Amino acid sequence: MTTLIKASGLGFSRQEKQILDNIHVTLEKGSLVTLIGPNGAGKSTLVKILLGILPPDCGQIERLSGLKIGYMPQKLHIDNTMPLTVSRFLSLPQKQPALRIEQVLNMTGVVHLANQYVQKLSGGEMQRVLLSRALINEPDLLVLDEPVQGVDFTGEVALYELIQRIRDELGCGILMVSHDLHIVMAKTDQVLCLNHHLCCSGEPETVSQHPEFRQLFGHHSSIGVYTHHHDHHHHLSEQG
Ligand SMILES: Nc1ncnc2c1ncn2[C@@H]1O[C@H](COP(=O)(O)OP(=O)(O)OP(=O)(O)O)[C@@H](O)[C@H]1O
Repeated sequence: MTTLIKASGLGFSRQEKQILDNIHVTLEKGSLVTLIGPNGAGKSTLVKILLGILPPDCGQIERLSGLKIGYMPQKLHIDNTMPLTVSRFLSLPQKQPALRIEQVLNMTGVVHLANQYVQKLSGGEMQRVLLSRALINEPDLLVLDEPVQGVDFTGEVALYELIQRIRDELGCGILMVSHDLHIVMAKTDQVLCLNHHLCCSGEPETVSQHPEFRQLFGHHSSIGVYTHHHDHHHHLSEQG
């Protein structure tokens, strides 16, 4: 196993509020780690610290020398007044060879959108384009902050499957922030459950049994194997 990032004892506070307290995280090559936790738990803050965008108040971070990180942010503001094709978007801020652009768009299944304007993309298409952008420099570590935002349920499952496939094919490490507990538990190697401190971490099965996890996500405590239930009936007459 190659360790990509090893962080220990991370702390971060603002306005007398302890946002992160004594956090230990190790990210390995080839491993898919998902960070879960309630709103305001400090997930994005921790991601920014691991990325090196934000310095922690205390603690140590060791990164593999020459580590390349691909980051898919939670939100990206794109100016609506400037028409921008997907290909051009992937060449920002750094010009990329057309072949590389085609490769990443193929990998994420949206090569047919290369000449489409980013402003015209659906939520699901945009997330795949953002994922393509995070992949463009062949990262050793992919950091995805809520990658399935604005994607419908079927699209979510497909996107999580794609993320797993990318990990398998590229052998990179993946750190992902997600709120979709059912899917996360089925499709991740390791879960970090954060609520300012690390409540619990480990394999999904173990985390789902942990008392702190159950306290935070009690209504999801049967997580483990995903099963889909219809809670309503379709009436053919309503559709036609
Ligand atoms: N620079 C800052 N100054 C003051 N408060 C901050 C700062 N950065 C983050 N916070 C606060 O820290 C808490 C954690 O924020 P963060 O965005 O990391 O949470 P999160 O777990 O990613 O939340 P969500 O699930 O809602 O996206 C929030 O209450 C936020 O308001």
